[in-house]
Amino acid sequence: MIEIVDLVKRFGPFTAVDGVSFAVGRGEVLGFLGPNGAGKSTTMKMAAGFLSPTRGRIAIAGHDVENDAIAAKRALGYLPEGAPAYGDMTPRSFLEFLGRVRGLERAALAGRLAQVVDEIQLAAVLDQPIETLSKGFKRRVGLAGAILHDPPCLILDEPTDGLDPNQKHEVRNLIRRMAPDKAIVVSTHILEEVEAVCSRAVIIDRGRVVADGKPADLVARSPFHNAVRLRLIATVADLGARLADVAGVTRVTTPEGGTPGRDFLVVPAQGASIIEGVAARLRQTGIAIETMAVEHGKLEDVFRDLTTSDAARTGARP
Ligand SMILES: Nc1ncnc2c1ncn2[C@@H]1O[C@H](COP(=O)(O)OP(=O)(O)OP(=O)(O)O)[C@@H](O)[C@H]1O
Repeated sequence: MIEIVDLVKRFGPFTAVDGVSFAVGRGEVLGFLGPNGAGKSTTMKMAAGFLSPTRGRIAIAGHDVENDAIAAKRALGYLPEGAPAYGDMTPRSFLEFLGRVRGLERAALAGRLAQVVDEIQLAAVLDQPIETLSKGFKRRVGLAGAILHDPPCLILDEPTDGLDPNQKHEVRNLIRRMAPDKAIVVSTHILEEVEAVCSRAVIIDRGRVVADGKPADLVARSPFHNAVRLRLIATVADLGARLADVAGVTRVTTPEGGTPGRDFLVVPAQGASIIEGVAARLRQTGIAIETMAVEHGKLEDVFRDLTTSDAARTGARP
């Protein structure tokens, strides 16, 4: 439903998007991730037809964004960064305006407006000028505008930015509810959000795709996937040496915030399952365990491994 093929965007000598390709089908929620300046918003602007690509092709519900722009825009709901709106309008007049521009009939528009206002909980501010709304409500007005015409494809640039935890939860639920019938791309910096709502994640860095997979498969690439977290009853000074030759163990460290000698993180090679070997060795050597658990790893570890830090990125790209 959303197809992006070899997309490139250059601003003068600077390449912001450098050969990005991915496709999103109905029922998929794709988390689009990357550090600041990686090229996420630029990619989304091109997909929404707001910016012309230097090279590449984008199709929305089968319609080419460049050559069949109106049909492509009809099939797309787009929430841009910051969700610009006309500040002196109220959410009601702004959404009615968008509905008319979208060509919704009066009765259909009234029906959709009521539905969206209820889904996004806008009733309390419906007749208040947008410029007087809190950041979270402004964002929600933008989101309401993106879904008003019930498009099959959605591109949402940081939809939960500026929302409080309750509102974030509501918007994630809304995305989950809409997901079965739509193809959705969501850019976010909140990695837990990806695990909570996305069926797939694409990570870009310096304009290039560096990972594309299910969140659980990406998490499995964490160096801490299948690591064993231990808390011992009494201090053991040389646990590292005692576990060094257990199959699959590469190193033994003190986890962040742990007590040296009592809290340990036993790290495996390439996600190997080491829990049984570690447990057996502890039993053999008579070391008493208070707690023991297998770590899954975090998307954050994988993200940091695959993407470039700000410092490394300051040099200009060709
Ligand atoms: N109109 C423009 N002219 C020149 N450079 C631009 C323009 N728009 C974006 N860029 C540059 O392209 C790069 C990618 O920007 P983009 O906004 O797509 O990143 P992003 O991944 O969305 O970042 P963030 O997470 O901070 O929103 C940045 O270095 C940005 O400065």
